This record gives sequence, structure tokens and C-alpha cells, in this order.
Amino acid sequence: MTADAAAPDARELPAPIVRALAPQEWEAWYRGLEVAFGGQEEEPQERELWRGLTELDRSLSAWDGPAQVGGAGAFSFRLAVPGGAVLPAAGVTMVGVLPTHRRRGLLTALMRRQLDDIRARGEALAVLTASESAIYGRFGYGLGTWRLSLTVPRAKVRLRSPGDASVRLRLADPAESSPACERLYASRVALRPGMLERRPDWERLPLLDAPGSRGGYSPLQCVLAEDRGTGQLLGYARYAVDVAWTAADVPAGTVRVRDIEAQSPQVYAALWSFLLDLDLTDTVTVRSRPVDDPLLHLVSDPRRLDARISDSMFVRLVDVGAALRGRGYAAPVEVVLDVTDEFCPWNTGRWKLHSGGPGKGAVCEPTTERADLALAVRELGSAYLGGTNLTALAAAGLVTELRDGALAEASRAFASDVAPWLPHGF
Ligand SMILES: CC(=O)SCCNC(=O)CCNC(=O)[C@H](O)C(C)(C)COP(=O)(O)OP(=O)(O)OC[C@H]1O[C@@H](n2cnc3c(N)ncnc32)[C@H](O)[C@@H]1OP(=O)(O)O
Repeated sequence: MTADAAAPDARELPAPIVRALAPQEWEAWYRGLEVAFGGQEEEPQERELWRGLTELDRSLSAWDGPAQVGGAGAFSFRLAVPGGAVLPAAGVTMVGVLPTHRRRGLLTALMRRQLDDIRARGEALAVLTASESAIYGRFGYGLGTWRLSLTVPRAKVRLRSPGDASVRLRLADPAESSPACERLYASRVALRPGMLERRPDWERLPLLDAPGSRGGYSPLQCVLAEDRGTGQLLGYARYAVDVAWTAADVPAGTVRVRDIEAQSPQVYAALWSFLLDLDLTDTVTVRSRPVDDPLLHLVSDPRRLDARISDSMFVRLVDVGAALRGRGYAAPVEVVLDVTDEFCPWNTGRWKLHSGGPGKGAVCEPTTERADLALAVRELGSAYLGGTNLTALAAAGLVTELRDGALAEASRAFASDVAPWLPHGF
């Protein structure tokens, strides 16, 4: 994008031109994105990472004459869905329109082109995290995962189980330990809907640690949990510490946990035990955990966690039939869904979904049979990963039951035993 593009007179506006980005246009495109987000420049290390991760053939720019005035990108992700499958999904990202060119339909034009491209690639799903949660519903994205943030006054909570004596904790260099941590992360992706496989180079994201973005915190640190006998990696946590003191010289530092993965409840408890026991600190914070995080049950006094829930990942079914066939179902289901999709009309119509339940696969095809449930594609996106019940959406008037019993049947089948969760932004 070109940051100094002049504001057009609305009466003279030509139709926006949206096209794929050329490699030499990346700098201006990314600078325009920074301007769309308020103008702050990213740290060179961050910029370099995102430049490397940008998929140029999936990056779109919008033009006003010779000036780039808007853009949107997508990553070729693979997303865990209920039942343990991992499906291709477009990770929509880097969306911005210059302040001079807003509310004239540029985002709409970018979303049109992008969703058509995603469909042409054969990806049944698109996902994103939104700068503002009001933006993407109109394009058929529903809120599919939530995140839990915690602020723990460590002196006030203790763990009901301290972990396992067979676990040895060891401090390690985050970069050196990254390959082993990545193998452990990879082994956990299919276990929780919403998790993303890490494509090549994405292992750099959890290590991103630009000095200018630390905000007073230490460089990133890493603690490994290993089997005392074999040395096998069983879990890890990455975190930073801001050491602070009160006016009376009492230590009042904060531990900010970036990520934590563990193979078993005992290892998870051992890692939290470590994080809650760091000298010179009085608070441990974590910005994003699943809403069913075990820590809620592990601590002596859950109210002290100051647990807050926020929206996280929005999900769009780009191809309703393929998306519903691709996931597993927690219970047998046979329902006809009457789906409305104004932005991607190829999805509009009745779809018959049939599954024998866990491990049985699913069939989902267009049908002329009578509908059992009526809903918009946005609500299907909310329910897709199992994080929001169809019953809850019906209580909000967003799903209509047309056959007695169909709502409970579908709601049970769409549910997930573990809460879906997106492990990192993009
Ligand atoms: C996945 C991501 O990257 S999320 C990041 C999104 N980017 C940002 O937040 C950066 C700052 N904001 C922007 O760059 C722009 O305001 C954008 C991209 C959010 C919107 O771009 P615009 O070109 O102004 O959107 P466009 O004109 O196509 O608007 C389409 C509709 O969305 C609505 N809309 C646009 N932005 C917002 C918003 N922030 N909140 C609520 N509604 C919005 C418009 O009012 C319009 O509604 P209508 O169809 O009822 O008239």
C-alpha cells in the first residue's frame, strides 16, 4: 500500500482494482498495513519474519490508480477439527485499508476475491483472528474459538497436585530446544480442534523476541520437562520475566507465559508449579489458554486466577459440504440443514448430514428433503469446531429447529470433548 495516497472524491470513485501482489510491491504493501493499524513500525526482526511467511501468490492488493490502498493475505494452514482430522484452511491475515479509503467497499472487494480464490484452491475452510470482532460476520465468519487469559497472584494460589517426581526440569536456550519442542507440539495438534500444524518456518513464530517489543520483559526463556530416566522431552514452557520492585523494595515481578505444552497432567502441573514459584515475582500472566484449561481445576482457589474469556478465532465454511464431511461427530446424527449464505451463494440450500458418530465418517450432500434446522453459514462457523453449541445459538434466535429433536441431536453431534483453541495469532 502507498501510505501517502490522496483521499478520492467519493463521486469520482472507480471500481476498486484488486489483484495479486508482485514481489517488489511487498514493502509498500506491508507499510500500508502498518499505516492501517495506526502507523507504528514493526521491529526489523518481526518484519523479516512476516516477510518470509507471506505467501505472495495469496496476497492481494487494492489499487487507486498507481497507489496501493488496501490489502489482504492468506496462509496455507492445516487446522485440527473435531474427530482428529487436520484439514487445509486459509488463514486470513494482514487485512487493511488506508484511512483515506475506508467505507467505500474495498474490504468487501478484497473478501470477494479472496473467498473466490480460497474456493478455487479447494480449501473448505477459512479462519482468522479479527482486530475488531464486528468486522467479519457479514462475510460469513462465525466465532469458533474463545481464549482464556489469566492473571495469577502467585502467593494466593497453590496447586492441588505439585506434579511428578519423575519429571526433571531444565532451563534451555529457546532456539536450541526448538526442534524438540516442535516435535512435541506436532504430536498434540490433532488432539485439540483449532490447533494449527506448523508449516516450515512457522517454528520461528513462537521464538520471535524482538528486543524493542519486550516492553521491559527479559529475553524469552524456556524450561523443559524431561523424563528423569530417559531424558525424553515431556513438556515445555516459554516465558519472560519483568522484575519490578515496590516503593518499599518488595519484589513485584511478573512472569508472562508465552506458551506451554505438556504430554500428561503430571507434566503440566510440574511446569505450572515452576512458573508459579519463580523468586522475585508476584504475578504470572498468560494471554491465551483453552477455556477448559486444566489450571482452572488444578489451583486451590480458581477465583484468584482472574480468568477472562475473549473471542479468538473466526471460522468460515467456504465449502459447506466438504467442511462438514471433513470433521468427526461426537454422536450419531442425521439432519437436513437449511443453510443461508449471502456472500458465498454456492453454499445456500439444503444439506443432508449423516454420521454414525465417533470414528464413523460423515456424508454431507445437497438434498431436496425437508429441512430439520435452518441457520446462516456464520452460525455453522461458530459451531464447526465444537466450541459453541447449536443449542446456545438457537437460544439466541440464530438457529431454527424445524423438526422436534433435531436441535439436540445436531448439537450433541457437533460438540467437542475438548474446547477448541487457537494456539497463536497470525
Ligand atoms: C484478519 C485481519 O487481518 S483483521 C485486521 C483488520 N484491519 C484493521 O482493523 C485495520 C484498520 N481498519 C481497516 O483497515 C479498515 O477499516 C477495514 C479493513 C477494517 C475495513 O475496510 P473498509 O474498506 O472500510 O470496509 P468496507 O468499506 O468494505 O466495509 C464493508 C462493511 O463492513 C463495515 N465495517 C468495516 N469496518 C468495520 C469495523 N471496523 N467495524 C464494524 N464494521 C465495519 C462497513 O461499515 C461496511 O458495512 P455495510 O456493508 O453495512 O455498509
